[in-house]
Amino acid sequence: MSNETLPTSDIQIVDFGPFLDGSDKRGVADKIVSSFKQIGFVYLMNHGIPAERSAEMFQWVGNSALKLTSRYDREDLDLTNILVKAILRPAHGNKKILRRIHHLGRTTEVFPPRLLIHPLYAIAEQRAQAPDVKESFECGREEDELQPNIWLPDGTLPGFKEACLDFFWLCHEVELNILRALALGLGLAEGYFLQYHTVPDNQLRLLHYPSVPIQALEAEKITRIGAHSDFGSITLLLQDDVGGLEVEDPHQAGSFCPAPPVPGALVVNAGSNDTIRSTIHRVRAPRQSRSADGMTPERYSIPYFCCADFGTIVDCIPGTWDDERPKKYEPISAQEYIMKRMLSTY
Ligand SMILES: O=C(O)CCC(=O)C(=O)O
Ligand SMILES: [Fe+2]
Repeated sequence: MSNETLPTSDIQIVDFGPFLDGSDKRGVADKIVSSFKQIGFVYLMNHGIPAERSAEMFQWVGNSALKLTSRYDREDLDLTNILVKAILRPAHGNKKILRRIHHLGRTTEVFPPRLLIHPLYAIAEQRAQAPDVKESFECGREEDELQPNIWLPDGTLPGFKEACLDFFWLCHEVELNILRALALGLGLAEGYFLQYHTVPDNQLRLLHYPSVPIQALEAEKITRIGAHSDFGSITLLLQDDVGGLEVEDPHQAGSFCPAPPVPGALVVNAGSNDTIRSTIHRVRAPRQSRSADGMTPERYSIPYFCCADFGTIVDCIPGTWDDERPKKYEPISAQEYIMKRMLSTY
């Protein structure tokens, strides 16, 4: 089905400025929580990431040294072919297995190659049927010993590591402000979530979706990123202007609405106990995608996954459950939860 026939989503566009300058904290917080309750996503304007900093990161993501390929033609989409290419050109060094387990460093996910690496990484059948055609470079905070960063060899892309780490910490600042707003909007003390986010066990992902035949995307032979929900407390996402992100319609499971690029906006999603929805989303062919050669343009996005401190026991947020709407999920440590989700997804 062409995306043009899909309704657009109800994701609200909220100006975060009045929260940051203190002129209308409560009003902004209420709007964010209302969009989260409705659809689990919100577009934030004036979020605190200067446009030139995002542009700089998009320049890095587009750097050819980070790419396996710019496009896959029809013939290339023979999965064995892709698989072989991915294995023949592992990103760098010999840390491939580590990289996949930790999901850090560069990963190329044109077909789940982890199937060959470790049976634990077998992914759900429906995802294998329409494999993701994407590749990503990921990093966390440099001091993280549990999941050490894996950088490109010295001399490759000078400045890249510093740019990633600077951006990582900038996003962390933005995260803390959004968590403050979220707490306020839920009727909690502004600092409520901060006590559980003292060490950013977060992940910055630079995502590249190579150009692929539109028809293969529409026929669901491949996808860009299959339907999933994120693992952490919130995700911040910068997307380029290509489009293709879709979120599940809260009123109709299995049906998706486009979340088109809004210039300057940061897309934020969250999740707890379904009151604040942890909405399933995916990336497909962009809206109104027509091109002379039948190929989608390449697409880039930069998600930043925010997690509670690994030692935190993740429980449903006060205010999202009561006697009539009991907790749907049992408390679990953040680390155990993330690892469980990674094992079942990656
Ligand atoms: O590329 C996008 O727009 C979404 C990426 C995403 O959902 C993810 O990496 O979890
Ligand atoms: Fe996601």
